Amino acid sequence: MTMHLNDVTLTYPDGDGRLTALDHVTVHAEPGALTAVVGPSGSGKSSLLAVAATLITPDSGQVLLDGTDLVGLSRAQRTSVRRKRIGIVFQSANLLASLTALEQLTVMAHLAGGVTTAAGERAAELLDAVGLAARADRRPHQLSGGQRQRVTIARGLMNDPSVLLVDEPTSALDTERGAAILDLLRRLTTERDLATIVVTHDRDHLAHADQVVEITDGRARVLAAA
Ligand SMILES: Nc1ncnc2c1ncn2[C@@H]1O[C@H](COP(=O)(O)OP(=O)(O)OP(=O)(O)O)[C@@H](O)[C@H]1O
Repeated sequence: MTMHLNDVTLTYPDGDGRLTALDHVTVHAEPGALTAVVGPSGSGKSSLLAVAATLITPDSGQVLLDGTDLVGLSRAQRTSVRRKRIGIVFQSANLLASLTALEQLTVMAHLAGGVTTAAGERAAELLDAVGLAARADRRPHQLSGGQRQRVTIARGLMNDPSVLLVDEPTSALDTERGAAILDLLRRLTTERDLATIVVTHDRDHLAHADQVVEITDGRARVLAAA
């Protein structure tokens, strides 16, 4: 599925006025393509991901998922689309200290009343896909930073999304491990035909991207496209 942000403007309350976080931003994310979003601190990168995730409603513009504008949907409809179609790997999405890697993925099924065989199998398959099959029983403190990040990526894929949104996946990692995470996102994007958007401040990782979008003061510019 394609995710098209069309002419999106987002403002936040700021004292007596409004602060423009996104200023007529247009970004097209295609299936099987990795879009990297770069830009200085405070430029609007996280705001863009939050709008794409339907967590924030923009002041104007469209968020089109295969042509359907998510902005016009009710809150319940947006939640449903998010659960079914959008995988979210955000910085704040920390792992739960007491759960194993496998349980981090099946926890939603736990909360919903029990882990089905299908959820358990899917979790195991995803841990394998991110290279952690042998560590499914480990808790977060028994994993490295890179391995923890892999668990959060696998968790973001549990609902078999069409769109994968990832915020700063390498911020806690050294260059080599950061590059390995981008390699993984690149591979998953291709194999699972995901429309992936990754926010990164690390320009070393841009070689993995099909498209690079630079945001400055809320304005977006496409730097390169495959
Ligand atoms: N909830 C909010 N209320 C008011 N202003 C906000 C809010 N969230 C973000 N902003 C402002 O909107 C602008 C864009 O913020 P955003 O978090 O999108 O930037 P960013 O590029 O992700 O920054 P960083 O790289 O530091 O995470 C900033 O000026 C920020 O201060």
